[in-house]
Amino acid sequence: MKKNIAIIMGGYSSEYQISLTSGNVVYQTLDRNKYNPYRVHIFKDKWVYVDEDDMEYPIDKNDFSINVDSFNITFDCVFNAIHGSPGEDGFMQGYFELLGIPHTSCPMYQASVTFNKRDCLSILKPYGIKTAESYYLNLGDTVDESAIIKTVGLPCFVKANKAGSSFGVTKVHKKEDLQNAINVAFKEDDEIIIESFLDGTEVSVGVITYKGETKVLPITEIVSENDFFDYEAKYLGKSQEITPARLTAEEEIKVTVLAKKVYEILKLKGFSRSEYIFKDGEPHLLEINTVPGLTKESILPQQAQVAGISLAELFDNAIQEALK
Ligand SMILES: Nc1ncnc2c1ncn2[C@@H]1O[C@H](COP(=O)(O)OP(=O)(O)OP(=O)(O)O)[C@@H](O)[C@H]1O
Ligand SMILES: C[C@@H](N)C(=O)O
Ligand SMILES: [Mg+2]
Ligand SMILES: [Mg+2]
Repeated sequence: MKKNIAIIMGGYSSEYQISLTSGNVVYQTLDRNKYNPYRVHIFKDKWVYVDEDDMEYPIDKNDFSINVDSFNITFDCVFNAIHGSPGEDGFMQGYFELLGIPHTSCPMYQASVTFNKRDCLSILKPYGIKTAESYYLNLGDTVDESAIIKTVGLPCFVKANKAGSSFGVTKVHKKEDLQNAINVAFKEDDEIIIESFLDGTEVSVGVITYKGETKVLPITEIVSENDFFDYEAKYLGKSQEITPARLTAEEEIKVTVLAKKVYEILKLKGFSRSEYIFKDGEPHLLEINTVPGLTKESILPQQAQVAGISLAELFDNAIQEALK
């Protein structure tokens, strides 16, 4: 019997457009001999199945089913392609876990923790994992610019704590630009993390569960034409993504071992892409994405391809792991 797969995409954050692209790649790629894929849009004002003719059918939130031409359709598995809330921060995971519907991403707690940059880094620090110096702000806190600069120096990175695709991220070079960067970050989230500038080679490391084992994919080096790996560099071609990264053998081993350790400490499952910057020869962790971009240009699919894993195999494996 072919399995019914709901590919959830969209979401409530600024990343919804990227998610729709990722979700549609999954939709186009899944093997029709094995699966019946359904595109499901998750937006604040509607949860709907969208058919080939773009007709929309509401999702029954009681059991995540749909009714099409008087037939009730339920799903064997959910393929999660929502970047940001509610797909990457644990909400959808918790909902599907309560309903008993398998899904392709990591469990609820792991998603909540990893999507919160501050909490994720704090959990990992006692394991000896290196990070930037940081300063936290919540909406409504007094902004003490001198204290911030004393802690993190200049330039520094002002980032929304729970966001992605570089929305709400600014590199600040001058004290007078700090407040504006804080305002930009608060547009994405009510929490901010301000970090010291890690000046070095940036790499992105895909770690996935593949055929029952934790697998580190070939590492990607990020070379941005812009000041950092911002939205334009990511999605509008203003960067080079070099896989495998031009690392020394020692650097490659260090970051491979570290990325696998992070995946295992946090008990992650499914896809992940963690990011590191080398400083004084040591990889410093920036953040972890548990619903990484899945467009053809995205990093994780490129890494899989270099590892000899086609997109169809990558997605098929994710579903098979979820169904175990
Ligand atoms: N402390 C730092 N030092 C140097 N560069 C940084 C630092 N923090 C962030 N950056 C730069 O900003 C980019 C975006 O930051 P980050 O990865 O934390 O945000 P994101 O929005 O979660 O990204 P993603 O699209 O990967 O989800 C990084 O890829 C890196 O180029
Ligand atoms: C989609 C984006 N947050 C990524 O990590 O690829
Ligand atoms: Mg991210
Ligand atoms: Mg990132």
